[in-house]
Amino acid sequence: MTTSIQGAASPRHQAAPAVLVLEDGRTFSGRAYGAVGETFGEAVFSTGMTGYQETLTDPSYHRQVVVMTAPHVGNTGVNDDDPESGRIWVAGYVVRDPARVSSNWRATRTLDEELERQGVVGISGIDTRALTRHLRERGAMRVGIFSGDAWTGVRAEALLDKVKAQPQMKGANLSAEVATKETYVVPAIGTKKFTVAAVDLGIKGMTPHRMAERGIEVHVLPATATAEDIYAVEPDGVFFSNGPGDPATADGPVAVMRAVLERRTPLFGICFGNQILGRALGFGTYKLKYGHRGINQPVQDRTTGKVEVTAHNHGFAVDAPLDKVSDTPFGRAEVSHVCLNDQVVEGLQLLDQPAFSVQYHPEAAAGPHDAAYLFDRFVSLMEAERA
Ligand SMILES: NC(=O)CC[C@H](N)C(=O)O
Repeated sequence: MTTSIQGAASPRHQAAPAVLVLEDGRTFSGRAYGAVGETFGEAVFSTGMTGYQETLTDPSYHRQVVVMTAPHVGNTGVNDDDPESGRIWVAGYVVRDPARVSSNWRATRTLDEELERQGVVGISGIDTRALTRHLRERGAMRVGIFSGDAWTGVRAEALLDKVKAQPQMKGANLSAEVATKETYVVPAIGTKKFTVAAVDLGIKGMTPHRMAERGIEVHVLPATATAEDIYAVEPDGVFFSNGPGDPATADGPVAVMRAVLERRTPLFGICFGNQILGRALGFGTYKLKYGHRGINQPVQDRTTGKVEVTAHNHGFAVDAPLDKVSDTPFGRAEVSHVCLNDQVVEGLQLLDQPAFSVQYHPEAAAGPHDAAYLFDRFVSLMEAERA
């Protein structure tokens, strides 16, 4: 008797040869995965064992080639419910052992097909553990993936030259490339209690949804929004989103955030938004060696002492003192959250006005929901302002 397997077999598991070339000259040979061709970006690794659709469609991954440390990827195929934006943003995708069959009641297609449909060049069948250890030791670096005509007959030195000709992530100003061009409104679910102006620097879809669930009507504004645009929606609170690129380049959003802080409007920032708050307060930002990406990062909320397991995707961090309250142009500020793996700043809080931010992802898409309380904290700030 034969057993039938639900789902579609990937047609491409015997795909063409492909090669991954790191800027320091190390190479890995594998097979084409997704689209055939060439692609470039910053090589980074994610330790998430689930949630690949959310990872692929997170705009913060723009211009990054994501290496999955989980060895087996694609098992649940692709559905239309889980994406965090309207397209895949990763510049390239690296997996060890793609699922040959996808099986899930929500799946409408395989991951391989979806990558190909969206023109995302990937590579499979390489030793992702060795690659991850290399990136951990040498740091995130530029990379190219080549398959098909992009590789056949091309000299290795020529491929390396192409990789080295690519722009670095340090100094990259990318928010405007991924953010909405037009303002749109995410309505409150149930009774509307508050209006929030959310500056889109690369926002994930789950973020306004988490606010809408709490009775917030969210006006999502382009990355280039001015303080006038923000106050035109008469917001009870202002939000600055996650986003790709180097926060050191985000002078525009930093100036806009300072205008919001001047007016003492309740303010919340996530990830890039945390880095912008850091800069608005006068702290610096710096590039981490290889960053935090995954859904299992331990963070301590120093205001309560509680430890939460959280979703991360950041390559830069705020340089603020952990052991003292800082005086800033907007009053006293402190580091509210810290990563327990490496003591990196994971949150900031003002003590004299209603403003705070975190470096990680309380919207949890994908990821554990331990940090959902932060959206409630934002609501409390707006309630207190109204009282
Ligand atoms: N997810 C994010 O907002 C990332 C912020 C910034 N681009 C970084 O890599 O640190």
